[in-house]
Order: sequence, then structure tokens, then C-alpha cells
Amino acid sequence: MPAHSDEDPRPLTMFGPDFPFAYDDWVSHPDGLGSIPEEALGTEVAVIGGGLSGLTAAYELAKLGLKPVVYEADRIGGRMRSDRFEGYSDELVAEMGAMRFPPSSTTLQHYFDAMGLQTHAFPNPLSDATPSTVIDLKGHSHYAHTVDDLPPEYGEVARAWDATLADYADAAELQDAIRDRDAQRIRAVWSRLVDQLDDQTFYGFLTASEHFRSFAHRELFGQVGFGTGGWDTDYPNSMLEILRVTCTAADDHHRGVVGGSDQLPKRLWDTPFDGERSVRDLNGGEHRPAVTAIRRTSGPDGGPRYTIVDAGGETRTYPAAIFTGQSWMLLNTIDCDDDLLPIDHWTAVERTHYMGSSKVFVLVDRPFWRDQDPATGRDTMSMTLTDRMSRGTYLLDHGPDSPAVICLSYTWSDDSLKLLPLDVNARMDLMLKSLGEIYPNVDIRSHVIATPKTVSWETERYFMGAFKANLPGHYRYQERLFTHFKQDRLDPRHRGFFLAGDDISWTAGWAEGALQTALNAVWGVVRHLGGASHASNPGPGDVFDEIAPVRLGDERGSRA
Ligand SMILES: Cc1cc2nc3c(=O)[nH]c(=O)nc-3n(C[C@H](O)[C@H](O)[C@H](O)COP(=O)(O)OP(=O)(O)OC[C@H]3O[C@@H](n4cnc5c(N)ncnc54)[C@H](O)[C@@H]3O)c2cc1C
Repeated sequence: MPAHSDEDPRPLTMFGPDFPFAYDDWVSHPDGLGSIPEEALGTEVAVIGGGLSGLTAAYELAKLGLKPVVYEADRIGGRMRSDRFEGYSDELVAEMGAMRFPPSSTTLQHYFDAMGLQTHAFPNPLSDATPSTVIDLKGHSHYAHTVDDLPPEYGEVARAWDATLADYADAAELQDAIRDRDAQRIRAVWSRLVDQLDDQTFYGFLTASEHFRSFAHRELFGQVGFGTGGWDTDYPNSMLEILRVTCTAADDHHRGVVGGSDQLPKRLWDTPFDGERSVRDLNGGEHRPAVTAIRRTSGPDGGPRYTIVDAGGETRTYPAAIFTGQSWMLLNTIDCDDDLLPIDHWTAVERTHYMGSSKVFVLVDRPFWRDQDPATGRDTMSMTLTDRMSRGTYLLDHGPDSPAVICLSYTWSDDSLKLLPLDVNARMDLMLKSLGEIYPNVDIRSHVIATPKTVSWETERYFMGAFKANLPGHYRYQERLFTHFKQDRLDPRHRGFFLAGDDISWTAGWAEGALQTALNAVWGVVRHLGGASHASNPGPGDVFDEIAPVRLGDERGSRA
């Protein structure tokens, strides 16, 4: 974005724009997240899902003196899934889900630090950590270190995007307010944008911009995107989804986790929260299996209880439960009471739209791409963005004498669907064919030393896709889901069951958002069990009314 350089001392963080609450400050405050009444200490709380949000919630609940009981259907980590190659170092990971994290994810960074994890610069296109980049479109390849090495139309597209954000999305004002953490200024700009753009697709937004009158520019922009790879598979999504990413620098300066991103949820499970006991210890060393049914029952006080049946045949009842799986699981996998949620929330869950995503990884003997081609003086192979089937190829170097990992292909939506019928070897063959057309003299296959790995999130049993993406007109649904933790607005019979995780987040597809919703649920559970935040460290529900997301009315441009 044009108005601020990276040298600005005020960091741009994922602070809002929908709900500008400082989660990073809240979790790192020395007074902690609140307290629970003496008589409620040790209360069991069901945490459904052992991904990042479930385990963050479990860890924080345990610190507060509660007993989280974790249910996980698949494996600890969820979409922080780092596959390893048998017989090789654990450092060599294929990041099947989340693989790169912006420094603007400051709450996530808090947990990386707390769990002793290190990060490294991720080799995105044209980034400083990337030796070279090849952009291959319409049969023409361009070798580059910076955007200035590319033909002039690439620079024109970059400028058109900056100018569009400045002229049509108040980008400078919004980012300035985020840097200042000025919640009221953020709300003023963002409310206006929500009014104007909830009905608009990303593609519609571009076509409405005088800077993108050229179809060729829109096409090029779709293929190359604005930092990490092509964004044309996002063209049908709501423009608000894109603005949330660009205005909070979520797509900038990415870092990878040394040794694999799954270590964060695994360490939240294994690391003592009080110097002695871990969440795993509280669970007797094992999480419970998949949840198969959730019933709303009632306790001796007449208040709601949540009776949970699991795949091991066990039934347990809790005064509070947090659900962190993809929300459609409540419709197609778990047998839920109809009245578990208010009908408006069910509607919002039903409308959830998911993006598919597939990845294909190979392990190679060494980072051969760094060899110089004597004829051209260029790297043998480069980080590659292309309109061919592979779309994005990322090269993950672990030192000159070590095996290395290639993400041969990372695709979304339609591009991912096209791969579904193919098994892992067929996928590898297809990607090697694509890359063979770009690098005819490089025998990538001869370097492959292990069975390739692949995933398509839309066919994983306990997932609906890679992540939710709101379509135009979905703002109202999203607002209901995100604010579900503030339950004083709900009928008492609907209190105590909390939706959290990536689906509930304003920035689905970004771990920071999933974390934020887990922390909202923690606040909600504390309140539900009669506890409270410390006055010195108010939580998201305590300041809710001052910073609540705008509520749209029935008519376009009207407020509820
Ligand atoms: C391909 C891909 C790329 C991504 N890239 C990035 C990135 O670069 N940067 C970034 O910040 N984020 C990225 N993300 C998003 C990030 O991975 C998520 O935001 C985060 O991991 C979500 O955590 P969660 O706990 O909300 O959900 P999940 O990780 O999905 O956890 C939910 C858990 O619930 C379990 N579950 C489901 N049904 C049941 C049941 N019936 N009973 C018990 N358990 C159940 C699931 O098995 C799962 O483990 C990416 C995700 C994907 C898939």
C-alpha cells in the first residue's frame, strides 16, 4: 500500500479492522486473563478440536484453573499439519496446511515465543529470502529478483493495485488508524467500507476501478497477486475479505516455523501451563476421540448443560463447551440438537463457503536449484509462479549439504478441484510436466528421494476445505458467528456453548484470526462460570460495546 513504508515505527498488525481489540496485549498482560470463583475451579470444559484454536483455548483455560477435556477426531494440530519424510530429519517438513505467517500476527507471535519456537524468512515470490523468481505466463518466462526485473506491465499492475486501494478503499487512512491502534478511527473507516463493499466481489471491485480498466492487467494481477502468489481464485469472494488481508499486512514479510508449524499446537498440548502439568496431563495423556453427538441438556440449577457423545462410546456432560472444528461439521458429521444454537446462527453456519486447497510436496537430495546455469548465469530453477497447473512452486532450502523440500504445487478453489481424481504420483507427474515446460533442461525427478506427499483439504474427513471465504453479502452471517461469544444477548438456554476457530474468524485462512476467536471463547467461558477479567486487563467481552463490529440492517447501506 502506498501511504506507509516498512520503516514506519508503528507496526501494522492484525488489529481489527472489524473488532479492534488488542489480543496481543491481553494475552501477554502479567495479571492474566481473569479469575474463576473458588467453587468453579477444576470445572471440566469440553474443547472440541485439537487444532490451534482448541489447544490455545485449552491451554488458557487450564491456566485459569479449569479442566479442559480435549476431543480430536484426526490428529493434534488440525490445519497446522506438518508432514515429515520417514527416515529423514524432522526439520524437513511438508507444510500441508498453514506454512507462512506474517509478523503482523502478533498474538500468534506471543504463542510462538511462549512455546520457544523460532521462525525463518519464508521464500515467497520476489522476497529477500528467495534467491530468484520465475514468472511464467502464457508460455513466456521472466526471471527476476525484484519487480523491476520484470516487463513494464508488472510494475503498472502493482501501481494500479496501490492506486485502487488508495482511491477506492481509504487504504492510507485505515492503515494509519491501525498503526495508531485508534479503534474509533478504524471503525469510522471500516464501517463505511462494510456498507459500500459487502455486496462487491474482489473482481467487481477491480473492474470498477479506473486503474484496472485493462482486462490484461486484471488477468496479470490474478495470476501474480500481491505478494505470495496468484489471487484470481479469490476473485469471486467478497472484497472485504481481501481488504482485511491487505490492510493488516497479513500477506507481507512471511515467516515459516523452524521445524514445522504443527509444533505450536503440539507444544500447547504438551508444555506445562503451571510449571508442572500440561493440558495432556489433565487429559490423562490422551485426547478423547471424535465427537459424534452434542445435546443440550440441563443441570440441577435448570441452566444449560452440554452432553457430548464420542466415537469411543463415552457420554459426558459439561457446563460449557467450545467447538473449534469447521462449523459445517455440526451439520454433516455431528448429530446436534436443533436448538443448540439460535436459528440465526444456524443460518450463518449453513451459508459458510469454503475454499478448497491442494498441495504437492517432494523431498529432493539437495537444493540443486541454486546451481548456476553456465549458459545464462542464472539459478537452475527458481520460485515459480505460473498459469500452468502447478500455479505456485516454493523452494525450501535447508543448507547446501542437506536434502531440501519443494512445494511443487499450491492451488486453491477451482485449481484444487481439478486435482481431486489424481493420486499422489499422478499429481507429482502432472506438476513435473508443468515445470518441465518451464525448465526443459532440468531433471527435477532425478533429485526426488522419497515418496511425494499431497493433500486436498476438501476431501479430508474432518475438514470441509482449507478455510472459509466469505462471499458477497455474507457480512451479516460473519458478524453473528464472530460475536457469538458475547452471550448476554442470547436467550439463557443458548449460553455456554461457544463457537470458535478459523470459521468464526474475520480473517479465515490466517492462524491469528483462529487464535483470536479461541481467546473470545475463553473470555466467554470465564464469564459463563461466574468469573471475570481483572480490572487492569479487560477482555474482548468487557470492551465489546465500544468496539463491536458494525451491524448491517436489512436494506443496503442501513445499520441494524
Ligand atoms: C492449505 C492451508 C494453508 C494455510 N495457510 C496459512 C498461512 O499461510 N498462514 C496462516 O496464518 N494460516 C494459514 N492457514 C490457516 C490456519 O491453518 C488455520 O487458521 C488454523 O490452523 C485453524 O485452526 P483451528 O483450530 O481453528 O482449526 P483446525 O486446525 O481445523 O482444528 C479443528 C480440529 O477439529 C477437529 N475436528 C473436526 N471434527 C471433529 C469432531 N467431530 N470431533 C473432534 N474433533 C473434530 C479437526 O480434526 C481439527 O483438528 C492455512 C490453512 C490451510 C488449510
